[in-house]
Amino acid sequence: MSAANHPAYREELERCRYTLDYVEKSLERALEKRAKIGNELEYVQRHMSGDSSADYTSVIVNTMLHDTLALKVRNLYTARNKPYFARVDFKESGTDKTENLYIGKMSLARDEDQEIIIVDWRAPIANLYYEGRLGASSYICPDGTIDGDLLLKRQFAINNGKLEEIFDIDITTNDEFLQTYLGANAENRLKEIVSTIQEEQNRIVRAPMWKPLIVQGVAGSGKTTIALHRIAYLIYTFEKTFEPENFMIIAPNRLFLNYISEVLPELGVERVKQTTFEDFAMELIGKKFKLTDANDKLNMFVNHNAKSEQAAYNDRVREASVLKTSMHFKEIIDNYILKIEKAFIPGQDFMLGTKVIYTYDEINNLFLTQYGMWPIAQRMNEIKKSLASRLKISKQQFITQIEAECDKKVALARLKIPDEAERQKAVLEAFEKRDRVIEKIEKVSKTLVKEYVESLPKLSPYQYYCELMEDSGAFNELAGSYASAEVCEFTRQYTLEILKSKQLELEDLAPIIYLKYKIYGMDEKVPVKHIVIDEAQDFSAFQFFVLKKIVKDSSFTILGDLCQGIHSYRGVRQWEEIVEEVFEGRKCEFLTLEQSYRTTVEIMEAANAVMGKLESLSMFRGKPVIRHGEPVEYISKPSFNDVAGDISKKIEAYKKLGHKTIAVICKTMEECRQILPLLKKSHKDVGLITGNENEYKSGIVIVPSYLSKGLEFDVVLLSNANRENYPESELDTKLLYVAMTRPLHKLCIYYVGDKSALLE
Ligand SMILES: Nc1ncnc2c1ncn2[C@@H]1O[C@H](COP(=O)(O)OP(=O)(O)OP(=O)(O)O)[C@@H](O)[C@H]1O
Repeated sequence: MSAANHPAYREELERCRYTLDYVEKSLERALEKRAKIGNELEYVQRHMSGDSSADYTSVIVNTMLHDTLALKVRNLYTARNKPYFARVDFKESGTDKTENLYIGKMSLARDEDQEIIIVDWRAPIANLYYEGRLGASSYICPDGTIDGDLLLKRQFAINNGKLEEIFDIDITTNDEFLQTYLGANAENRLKEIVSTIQEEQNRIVRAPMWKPLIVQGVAGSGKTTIALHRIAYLIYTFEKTFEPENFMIIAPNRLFLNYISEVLPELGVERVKQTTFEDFAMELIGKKFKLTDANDKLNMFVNHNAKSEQAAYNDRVREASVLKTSMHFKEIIDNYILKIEKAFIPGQDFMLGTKVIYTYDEINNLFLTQYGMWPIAQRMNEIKKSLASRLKISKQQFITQIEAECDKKVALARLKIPDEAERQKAVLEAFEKRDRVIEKIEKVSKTLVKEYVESLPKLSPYQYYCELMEDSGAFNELAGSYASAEVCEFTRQYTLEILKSKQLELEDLAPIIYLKYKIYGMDEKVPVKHIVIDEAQDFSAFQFFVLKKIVKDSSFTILGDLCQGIHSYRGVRQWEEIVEEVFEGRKCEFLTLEQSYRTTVEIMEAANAVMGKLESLSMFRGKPVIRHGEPVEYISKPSFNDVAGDISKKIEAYKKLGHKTIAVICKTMEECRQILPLLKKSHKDVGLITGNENEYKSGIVIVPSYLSKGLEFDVVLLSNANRENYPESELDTKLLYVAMTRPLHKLCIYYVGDKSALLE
């Protein structure tokens, strides 16, 4: 309700003014302090003497302070506009005092007495706002459970420091407040939602960090948004133990990363690593590769006009992808490594001159058995140490023996050679020979271990992968138990072709990372401790597995929607697979998000009807938040040109109605390129999303269905959902579902000829 009409308006207005006043004062102080530290920093940097460690420490400390203050200043600027969004009144059991807590995006305490003016939304007590019910309620804090009475739950809309609306919530619902947020038009980017996080979402945000968390959430249920809020929550909760750099989110592509890039800064969080699997994989492998476009493959699979020869080839490519992404491929690599290990140690003894220091059998035994549980590189290190230590002993024995022989010769000369000059010459010769031999031994033994190690095979995971694909006999033997001979040979040749063109495909990254893990073990340099994976339905079990193996002590939050698994030939089909194969049956938390917040009831129901056609996934139906809109429009046109013409007119009309983001979703890139010039005639500002751009620009865009995943728009105009374009296949159903769940307000579906049976 409008704030002025609320009975507590005066009281709340006073509180709002008081808080804003304090925010202003804190901002002034923080700005002053930041400027002072900035000046000091500049002074030290200008006068720093290269070898003064005191200067160096001062720069580090002041830089850290400066960064913290910069963040505080930014948060205070935000608080100036909207200092808090909710209030809860809580009376702890056994006390008389009722606490009035105002909850905002950051905490603020009075300097004089540390009295809390704003409670951070991530604080344990703030959970009362998200999950508490009026009456007896409790929250959990580090000291245990705190019971009490929740007397009031109130929400505020404060904009530009002006108290505009106040809503009191009696039970748990906060529909009115939520509705005002959901009714708004789409922004350019994803946004923070701290004031309206729902109970089912809150459970995900606050779930324990160390237990693997898997979230199945319907389209528009807030998976991406919640993933980012969870990171913000974990950073706050584990502030003393972890740095923001210890958290990482993996998203499907750079465009998507750009689309979500504002949420964490809006939540006052910085320095979290935001990357794609491809980029992170190359970082792990330590080499930049050119990758084939995974969407070309998808285009190939959805091309229903392919001639029979091409269709058969497409099937083979699909089978190769299935094999390469499965956990069977991990076993293939395991067995390949065993093969490498067996031939790893060269078949000669380790010798100093003619003396055997270590026999081949001994070294091989060390390598395969005694150190067998370690990665190859570590075993080599241990072997190096063993060789060096025995070499040292042997060398010493050798030298002692030579010295003894020399002493013997000298003693004999002294005893047996009467002529002094001759005797001296013999003694000298004996000494000289001794020194020469010792010098030679010293010299040879200095490089002996190094030379031995250099004679071992070089440890490049990429090279090993190439060798595996080059070796037809070995590959087919290793893969033969998991696929037919034809699939094995096709997979090998197909992969080899890609490798020869100096490229890799996404499916090659997990095996190469796994090879690296087997050779070098965990990557100690990666600082990441918690990995959040969004759009995880398109990840293969093998991809999850390698991340878990190579990133030391990592924990996971995995979010996805099986209904949107458009890369399911390589991705997850059942979340249970991940629990069993990746986390090896370890207890995982599995949570679902069933409510969809993005779209209207009408659009969600139409999309659900499409998904209902896939029996295996029909249980994951999105329940829309009650927000009604216009019915979905199905528009038949005689030709594609007529579709484009009508879309042009509609774009104009929707722009006039104030819609900011309008997407024309085509099934493929080919269709996008077909419609682009037709729309350009009347809309110069229309842009094409190709997936190669680093920056997400919305407005009016044409986008292929598979790239629209994760994004949202006010209006979606689906260009041609006819029978040929969307036959009743699993992949087409998912693509259509993805496209239909992108709009916030309005969906028009065009078709030329017969409407797809999926829409009947
Ligand atoms: N609790 C909430 N309050 C307000 N808006 C919300 C809430 N939860 C989600 N939304 C909004 O719903 C929309 C969908 O969110 P998001 O993109 O995170 O969902 P998703 O599950 O990742 O979707 P998809 O799987 O379809 O890509 C966004 O506009 C987001 O701001």
